[in-house]
Amino acid sequence: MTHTVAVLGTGKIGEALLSGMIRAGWNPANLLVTARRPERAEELRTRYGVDPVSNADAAKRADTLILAVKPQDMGRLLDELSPHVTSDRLVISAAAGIPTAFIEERLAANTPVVRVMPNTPVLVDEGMSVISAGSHATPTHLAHAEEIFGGVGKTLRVPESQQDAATALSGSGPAYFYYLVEAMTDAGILLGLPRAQAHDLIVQAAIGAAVMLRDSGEHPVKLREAVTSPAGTTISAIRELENHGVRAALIAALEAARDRSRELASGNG
Ligand SMILES: NC(=O)C1=CN([C@@H]2O[C@H](COP(=O)(O)OP(=O)(O)OC[C@H]3O[C@@H](n4cnc5c(N)ncnc54)[C@H](O)[C@@H]3O)[C@@H](O)[C@H]2O)C=CC1
Ligand SMILES: O=C(O)[C@@H]1CCC=N1
Repeated sequence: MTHTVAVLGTGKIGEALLSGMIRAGWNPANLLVTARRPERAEELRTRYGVDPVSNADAAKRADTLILAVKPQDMGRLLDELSPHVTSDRLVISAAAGIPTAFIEERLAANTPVVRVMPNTPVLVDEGMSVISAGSHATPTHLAHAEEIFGGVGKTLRVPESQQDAATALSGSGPAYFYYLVEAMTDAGILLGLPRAQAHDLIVQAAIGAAVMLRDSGEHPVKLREAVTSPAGTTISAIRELENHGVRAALIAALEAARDRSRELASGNG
């Protein structure tokens, strides 16, 4: 069956997903987008060859609606959509924190809802999208969501109770790595390297480490031990990381992200 998919709210993650779907082979004729500003709608038409429509028309024309507005805008969007969304539609929400029940209770009875937490590396087909079924979503609906998000990276099904944790880990995760790269580039400057070189060295170290983590099958501790020579340089750095409580800071940071996701659950956090 050929699906028509609408992305409602094409900001950073909505556009990243849209571009990925087109790369994955979706025909732009089967994709619709909605945007708040007309200039933005035209930009998306020019860039991707997709039809910008109103939220109401998206609900009428598409069988699959991907809601990619901020959690705080979700209530208003659902009020706008509810007269037009029939229960033969699949509604996929990418919003942090918003439970499927929040969406179900604002739409027609029995509307299937799937909650997905993607991340921005969908832009380079290395996304991680964590998927949960709402109370009316069937295995077929989950498989359809996996087909969409699997085209731009990996997918994982989890119970909805784990979505706030997944948001803290993989949804926000890329930001932590960018932050580390930024900080380590600053360290390179302190050590006297030109900024561009410092950036390149640390980015390649990150890519090498990421590929080894993914492909070697080794535990991260083993990989770190292989770098850490007796009385060498790495252990001096690790001692400083431990002295500064970096491990505890990361645990606290992800706990804060999980807590914020929970706070957003009301949709007006
Ligand atoms: N940025 C990220 O890495 C990720 C974001 N998300 C989730 O995706 C959602 C969007 O986040 P971002 O893309 O970062 O925010 P954003 O602010 O870049 O995008 C939201 C877009 O929705 C539009 N919008 C708001 N109300 C609308 C309406 N009624 N009709 C049509 N368009 C409307 C806004 O104009 C904006 O372009 C959030 O719920 C967030 O939790 C999920 C995973 C990762
Ligand atoms: O920061 C946020 O709220 C969104 C959700 C996960 C990544 N970005």
